[in-house]
Amino acid sequence: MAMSSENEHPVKAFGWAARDSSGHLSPFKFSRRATQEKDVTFKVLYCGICHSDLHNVKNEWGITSYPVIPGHEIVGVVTEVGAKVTKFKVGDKVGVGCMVGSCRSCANCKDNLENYCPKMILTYGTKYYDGTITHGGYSDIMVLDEHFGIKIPDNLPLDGSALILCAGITVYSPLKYYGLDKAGMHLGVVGLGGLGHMAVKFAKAMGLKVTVISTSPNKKKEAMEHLGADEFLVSRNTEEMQFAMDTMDGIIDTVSAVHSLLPLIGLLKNNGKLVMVGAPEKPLELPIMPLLLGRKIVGGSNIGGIKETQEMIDFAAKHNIVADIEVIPMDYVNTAMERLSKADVKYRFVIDIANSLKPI
Ligand SMILES: NC(=O)c1ccc[n+]([C@@H]2O[C@H](COP(=O)([O-])OP(=O)(O)OC[C@H]3O[C@@H](n4cnc5c(N)ncnc54)[C@H](O)[C@@H]3O)[C@@H](O)[C@H]2O)c1
Ligand SMILES: [Zn+2]
Ligand SMILES: [Zn+2]
Repeated sequence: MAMSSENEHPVKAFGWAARDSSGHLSPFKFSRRATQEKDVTFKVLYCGICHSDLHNVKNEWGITSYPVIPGHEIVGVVTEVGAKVTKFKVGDKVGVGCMVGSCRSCANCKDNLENYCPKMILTYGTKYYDGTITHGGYSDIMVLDEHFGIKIPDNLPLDGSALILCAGITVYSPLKYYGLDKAGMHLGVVGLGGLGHMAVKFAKAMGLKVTVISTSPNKKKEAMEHLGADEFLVSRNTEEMQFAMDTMDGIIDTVSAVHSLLPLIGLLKNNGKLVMVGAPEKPLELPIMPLLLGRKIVGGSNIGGIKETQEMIDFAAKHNIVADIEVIPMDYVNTAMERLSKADVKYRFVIDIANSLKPI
């Protein structure tokens, strides 16, 4: 029999995959490697639906190879550990974000920045050390090098902590790195989706003043009363935007589509920082003059390293940061993707894998 994802490894596995750029997901049989000495094998309990999954299944970044089983906001329970595993034991909860491997020897890796390793291996759609393609968390079981496992603190709900492993670290890491984590600073958050709502929660826990900048006026009440934002700007309301010019120390931009940066740069004080974490499929236009005149910078950030991800989830546990989610069964995933593309979710879909993924 020819090698295929169904028989390349000894352990039978089952998930949902997209086969082409329609992005439609359907049941898919494949296989996982046997537990190696530094591996933990775990049963997937919950998996969040990140907008990156949507970009991926529709090949919006032009890098997808099909079939693809998405999912990189994963929480599970360990069922088997390799002989040399020290971080986890059978029965422990384990989390996985966007990475399952890296070279472990370059300057980035040595600096706990596996997320910037040129050989980083993504949780799905990337060639693993053994030459096979990685498959994500919309599946029943996973096998993971323990280094890339995150310990889930006991007081965090399992369904509500899955997305913290991507959406949480993606906003926490730049707040720290760009020095936007000092109490009293004023932070703007653009795009109130999965990443954006986590940014509001982390920044509030750090003691910042937070203003949400959104295209949807109907998100205002909830953002202020429920998420704890201090102010809300409707980006299309030029009067409101004008009034808020030169007031922010930093902005975290989580928008998933092409949008204008000029009004955002205008909101920054001199020396302010606009940090891009959203990943639109096309380049944005960058107006230079307002950067020069205010010594402002535009930067980027990509998830976070394993050490920082653990620190972030421990911070979330300490400050009782819990995501707002809509838990769905596996067979709702295509509808969920459709709704996500219309920003119709508060604020993250999380698939209840263990209770709803039925093998065919
Ligand atoms: N840098 C990283 O490490 C990293 C990690 C995870 C996700 N991402 C990317 O971040 C982006 C956001 O991810 P998410 O899961 O929070 O998505 P999401 O869909 O939950 O949220 C995106 C938000 O952007 C808003 N938005 C969409 N188009 C807009 C427009 N034209 N103008 C203004 N607002 C608009 C939506 O209303 C929504 O609130 C995606 O592009 C995703 O791929 C990056
Ligand atoms: Zn993600
Ligand atoms: Zn490396």
